[in-house]
Amino acid sequence: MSLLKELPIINFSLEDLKPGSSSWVSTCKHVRYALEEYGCFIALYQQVSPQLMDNIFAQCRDLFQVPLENKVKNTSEEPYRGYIGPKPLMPLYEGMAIDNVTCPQETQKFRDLMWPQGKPKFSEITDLFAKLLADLEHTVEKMLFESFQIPQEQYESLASSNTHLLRFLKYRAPEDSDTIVRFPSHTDKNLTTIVVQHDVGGLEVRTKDGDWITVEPAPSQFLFLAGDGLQVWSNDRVKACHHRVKHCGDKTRYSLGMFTFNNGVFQVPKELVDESHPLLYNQFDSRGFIRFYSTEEAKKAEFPIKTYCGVKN
Ligand SMILES: O=C(O)CCC(=O)C(=O)O
Ligand SMILES: [Fe+2]
Repeated sequence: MSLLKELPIINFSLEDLKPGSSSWVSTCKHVRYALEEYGCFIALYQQVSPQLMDNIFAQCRDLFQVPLENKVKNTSEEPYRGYIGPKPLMPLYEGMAIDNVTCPQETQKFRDLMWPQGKPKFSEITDLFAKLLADLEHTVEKMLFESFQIPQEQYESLASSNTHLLRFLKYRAPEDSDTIVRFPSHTDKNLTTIVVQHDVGGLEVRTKDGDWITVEPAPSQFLFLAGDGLQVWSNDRVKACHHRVKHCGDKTRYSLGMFTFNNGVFQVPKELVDESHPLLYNQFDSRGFIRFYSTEEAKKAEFPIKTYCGVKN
């Protein structure tokens, strides 16, 4: 029987949430517990105001109205970082992404591609939203390092090769049935992700016992989840969270994903290896893994990260 039917909610809006304060120390423990037990948690984060949420989702709706010939200009040399249109496995899905979104030049470049005639407020709203979510991600990761007693310099070193990608997502309503899965179960291939829902829910996460928990959209709540990269970094202490999008009724659903990508090569910290946690992964090239993931070998593998860089016994 599962005891894990509700996701932990962790408050990141406390005024004294600064390194060294008592609320910082206790939040570090909650972050570690939640990630070890669930691979995810709900972050309560009032720094993103309801007004900002309405604004970013209004921009998101407008974005999907642009002609397809503009959408396809959203390209990238890296897999999964540009426009993705409906596919046989996800016929209702469409997504566009701004890579390196915390650089204002990138949001402006994206805006000019999508709206050559101009688009008031797009960059301003997106820059503010991206900055706030990147701050949340930094805080969570800093806390995770601290909770495992890993020196902060190591956090700074990992973070210096991280970038953030903001993906705008649209799921059309199905014509026939409302039970169709909009995004099948998967783990994210990057380090960590923050999923943002607004008025239409449908997001579900899988527990260790294989049960599914629905994540309802709620004001100031954001789902923080571990991707495959964090599983490798943590030597399997944190497992990448399986999630999917299901049951959103007969409405078009918009959501946002803030994906943290590591663009370097890292090793499991020595603090996370001991007799009861033998080293499970060799050095990990995060971009290499994402490229590997699109190969036939990876598609056949039960656990692509283990095939890619698992320590062979
Ligand atoms: O739309 C959502 O809520 C989730 C999207 C997702 O899981 C993804 O893009 O990897
Ligand atoms: Fe995902």
